[in-house]
Formats: sequence, structure tokens, C-alpha cells
Amino acid sequence: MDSNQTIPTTTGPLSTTDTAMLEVLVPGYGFMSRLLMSYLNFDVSAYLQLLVGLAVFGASARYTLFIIWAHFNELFVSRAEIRLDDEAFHYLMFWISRQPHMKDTNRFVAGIKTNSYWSDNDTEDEDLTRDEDDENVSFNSEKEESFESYWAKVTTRDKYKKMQFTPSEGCHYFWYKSRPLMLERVNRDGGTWYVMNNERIYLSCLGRNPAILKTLLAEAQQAYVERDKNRTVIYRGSRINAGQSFNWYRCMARLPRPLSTVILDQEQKHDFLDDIKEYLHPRTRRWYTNRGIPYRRGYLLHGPPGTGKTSLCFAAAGLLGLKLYVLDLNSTALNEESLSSLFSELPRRCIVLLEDVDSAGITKTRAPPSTSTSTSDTPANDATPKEGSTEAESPAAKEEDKKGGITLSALLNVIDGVAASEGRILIMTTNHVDKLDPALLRPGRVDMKIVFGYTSEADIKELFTSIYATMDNDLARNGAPTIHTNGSNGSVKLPKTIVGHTAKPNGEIPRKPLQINGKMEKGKEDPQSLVCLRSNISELASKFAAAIPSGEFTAAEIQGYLLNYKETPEIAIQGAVEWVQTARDKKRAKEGEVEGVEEEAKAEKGKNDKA
Ligand SMILES: Nc1ncnc2c1ncn2[C@@H]1O[C@H](COP(=O)(O)OP(=O)(O)OP(=O)(O)O)[C@@H](O)[C@H]1O
Repeated sequence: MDSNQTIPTTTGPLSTTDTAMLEVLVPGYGFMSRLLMSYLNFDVSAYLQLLVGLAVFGASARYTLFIIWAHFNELFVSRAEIRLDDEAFHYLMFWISRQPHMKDTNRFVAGIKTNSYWSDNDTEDEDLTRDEDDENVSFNSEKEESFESYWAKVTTRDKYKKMQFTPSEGCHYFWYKSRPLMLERVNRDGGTWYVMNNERIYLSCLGRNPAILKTLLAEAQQAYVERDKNRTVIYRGSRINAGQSFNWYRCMARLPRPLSTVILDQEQKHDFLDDIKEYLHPRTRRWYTNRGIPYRRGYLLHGPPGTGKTSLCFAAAGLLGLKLYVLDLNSTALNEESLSSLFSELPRRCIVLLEDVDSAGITKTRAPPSTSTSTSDTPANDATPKEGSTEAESPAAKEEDKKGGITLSALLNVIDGVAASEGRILIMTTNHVDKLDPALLRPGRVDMKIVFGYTSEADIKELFTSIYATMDNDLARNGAPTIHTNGSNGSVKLPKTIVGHTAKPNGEIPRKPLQINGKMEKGKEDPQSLVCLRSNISELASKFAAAIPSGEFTAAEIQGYLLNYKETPEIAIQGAVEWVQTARDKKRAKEGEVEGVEEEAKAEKGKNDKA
């Protein structure tokens, strides 16, 4: 038989043209049919109509099922969508990672973090819990163990970070309050941060009433918020995955710092807090709104480094239960757009801390258009611009803008421009208030200034007392909680006699080593050798203050010295005079170095000018 002849079949013969067309529609058809024919003697073309019919039926059945399923979902299923760039996503992921039933899922994402995105830090949370654990549980319960074995246990445990398991992409079914729920995690394709932003979680339940989903989400939120308990949560404005976009990144949650531990003139401290409280009062908000005054409050804390500016800010946030948003204006990647987007994302009530506002482009004065004297080195008040001149930028400033970083006009815009956020408390700190542009300091932008200075005699006494006073939850050297013999707040416990700390012939006082190698045995400290009288500590504080000149050292410097003698205040007192001398010598040497560098720079400049 002629091989080119068409084969008669039950469904009719296929011509060469038909086969060619089929080849176009179903690539590989010709090859497959020849293969089947030659090996199995099976003619596909004979069943073609049947196969096409089945394919059409399959497709339409699938489509119909899809439509029915879509309608069923619409009519009988409630669904919540949670997006990655929303805080609810973190609530849910946090909750999920702590659900025992989620451990049963066979498709999951394993990791140290519950999500790969920017605004959460679970490891920090875990670290904090572990720190508390380490102090209170491990050591307390095993008072007899040596430091080495305790420390070995802690470090070994630290090596193993807790794994978190969250459901991977796809659908997962689970029971919640006796109701079957479905969780679907969808991650759209991409690689850049903003495509990752498309990640979604869908929570579904049967029925038109979504109450169960809302209950679950509320529970997740509560669990998430609960973990901060009474901690002060600190956010930092930073770039997302090294991209251009900035966002607030939750960097840590710390136990609040008691305000009493910040040494500052009592009146100033209370004025500051009273002012914030007054500002936060609902009647104040109404008062501002009624009068059309923007509801904002700004504070400037200024003084030398290490005088307590940041500490006061942190203590205030803890006391008022406010979140602290810290932003470094020195970042060259930060521009006006990202700054305003950061400010627009602030919650209604919070403290924004801008540290060292004297740095970077902020001190570059915006000269009025007519003047061109402003240079990048000129301090703000040397070429003081008048209010309103802030928007006009000198060529130097424009050049600075190109380099990146934030400019004064950008900062002023976010602080109190038309689109500036309301309700937040803005605290700026600086070491050089004289370098700041008066435009930044005008009322409305800065409503209260607090000066931090070197410690006075009273400050030194207070610092000494706060360091050596026994706190309620301090651990004694043997690992047991300290006993307050007078039971009152702020009771103090001091060693009566300091054994083994006699001065060397050269006057050097040996530092008592921190007991990290020795065995911390129960009962090593004789309770009889401890004096628990407030009068005693105040007497020691007075002695210490007498040895330290007033108005010469910062609280940080004195604290640094006292930390060498955490358990031995009397040794600290004995060594104070010598420490003062050494510290003075060091300062002088440093000043000499700085002067030398400045002179060199001047001479170099002079040479260049001449040239
Ligand atoms: N007034 C103070 N009261 C209590 N502690 C203080 C005080 N000043 C400094 N310290 C201690 O010194 C350290 C540094 O303090 P802090 O960061 O608050 O200083 P700062 O003024 O913000 O410094 P900088 O200007 O360098 O940012 C902290 O450990 C803090 O406990």
C-alpha cells in the first residue's frame, strides 16, 4: 500500500494537511503518532475526535468547578488578607510561630526569625528573655555551682538559637477554637525588597461570619504586644535591605530605666516630665485643635557628651510607656523624601529622638538668596539666616545636598512643615548648641531646652548613692537575691570592712577583680559585715564627692570610674583623688593633641591660601 495514502479510520482519514495542522497545535504530535504506530500499531488519528472531546470536556469541567468554587468562596467563606508591610503581619507570624499545631505541618519555613522582612527582631526578644532566665533561674537555682560551669551552660545554650517554624507557601489547615481554618501563604515572585512586599497571608473560615478570624487576629496582636510587657521598645530608622527606602526597624525592647537613676537637677527633671504629661493630656490636644495650633512639642537637650541626655530620653519613654524612635541624621542615604516618609509613619503617640543634630548638613546655614557668604564650615549663628530664609539654599548647601544626607530645610519641613506629623514628642540632642541654626530652635520647633552639664557636688553624691544602693532585684555575690534589712525602698547594703584592699606602697590601689573565676559559694559574704543604713551610704557619698571637684567631670566619667569598684565603695573613695589627677592629665594631653592638629591644619590652610 502506498505509504502516502490516507488511512481510513472509524472517525475518518486524516490528510497530510490535517496532520501538519495538528503538529502546529500539538507540538510533537507527528513524532508521537508515528512512534505509537510503528511500535504499538496504534493509530492515534483514529481516536482523535474522542481525545479532543475529552480534552474539551476536561477543560470545561475544570472551568465550571473553578466558577463554582469561586462562588462558594464568595458566598460561604470568610477571608482575611494580611499584608507583609503591615504590622498585623508580624502579629500573625509571631502568633503562628508559637502555635503547637503549626509544628505538625509538613511544609514549613525554618529560621531564627519569624519573617525575613525588616521590621522585626525576634532574636533580640529571645536574648532578653534568656538574659532574665540566665540571671534568675539558672544561677539562682544552682547556687552551689561554680561560675565556670554556670557560664559554660549559658554560652552553650547561646550557641543554639531557637528555631522558629512558620508555614511555607501554600495552604495549611488547622483548628482554632473548634473551628477549621485555612491559612494560605502567598509569596509572589521577585527578588527585590519591594516585590517581597507582595507577600500575603490569607486566613479563611467557613461561613459568612468572620468573627473567628477577627478573634484570632486580636489574640495574635495581644500576644505580640504582651511580649513587650513593660519594656521600652526602641525603633531605629534605617534602610530596608540596603535599598533606598527607609523604614522604622524595631531594634530592641529594654527594661525601662528608672528616672531616679538619671542625675539631673530635680526641678529641671520634673519640669521636663510635667511638660510632657501636660502635652499628652487630652485637654491639651483639644486646646491646640480649637486654636488651630499644630499639636506638636519639641525639646532640645544639650550639653557635653556623657552627661545624660540620651538616658533622660530613655527614662522618660519608659516612664510614660511610649515607644522610642531613634534616627541618625548623619546617614548619607537619608534624603528629604525618606525623612518625611519616616515621620509620616510615626504612631500617634511616641518619642522621636534625633541625636547629635549639630552634625552633618543640619549646621549648614541656609543663607538668604542675596548673600553668598555661607560656607560649609560656618557655624549657624555666624551667618544667621532669618526665619523664612531657610528654604533658600546657598550653592555650598546645594553641593552638600548632592552628597546626600539631610539638610536643615528638610529637617524643618518634617518638624513643622504643612505635612508634618502631629502628636509626637520630638527630642533633639546636641553637644554644640551654638552650632545650631536659630531657625531650628525657635518656639514651635523647640519648646523647652534642658542644659546638661558637668556634675556638681550634689550630682556626684546622687550618682554614688544610685550606684551603691541595693536594688530590689539585685543578686548578691553568692547568686541569692539581696536581703533588705530595713525592707524599705532604696535600702542600702555596704560592706563594713573591705578585706584585702590595702594600698600598695606606690599609692596604687589594687582593683578588686570581678569574681568571674572564683567559686561563688553560698554564705561567703558575712551578713554581719554588711551595713544597711542609709546614713552610711550618704556619709560615703559625701566623702566621695569631697574628693571629686565639682563641675569638672561628666556623670559618664564618674560612673566609669565607680564601675571598677562595684562592690567596694570605700576603695573607690580612697582612689578618687588619684583618679582625678590621672583623668586631668589625660584630658590635658588630649587637648594638647587637638590643639596641635588644629594648628597644623591652620598652618596648612595658610600655606594653601598663599599659594
Ligand atoms: N546625668 C546622668 N545620670 C545618670 N547617668 C548618667 C548621666 N550622664 C551620663 N550617665 C551615664 O553615662 C552613660 C552615657 O550617658 P548618655 O548616653 O545618656 O549621655 P549623652 O549625654 O547622651 O552622651 P552623648 O552626647 O555622647 O550622646 C550612660 O551609661 C549613663 O548611665
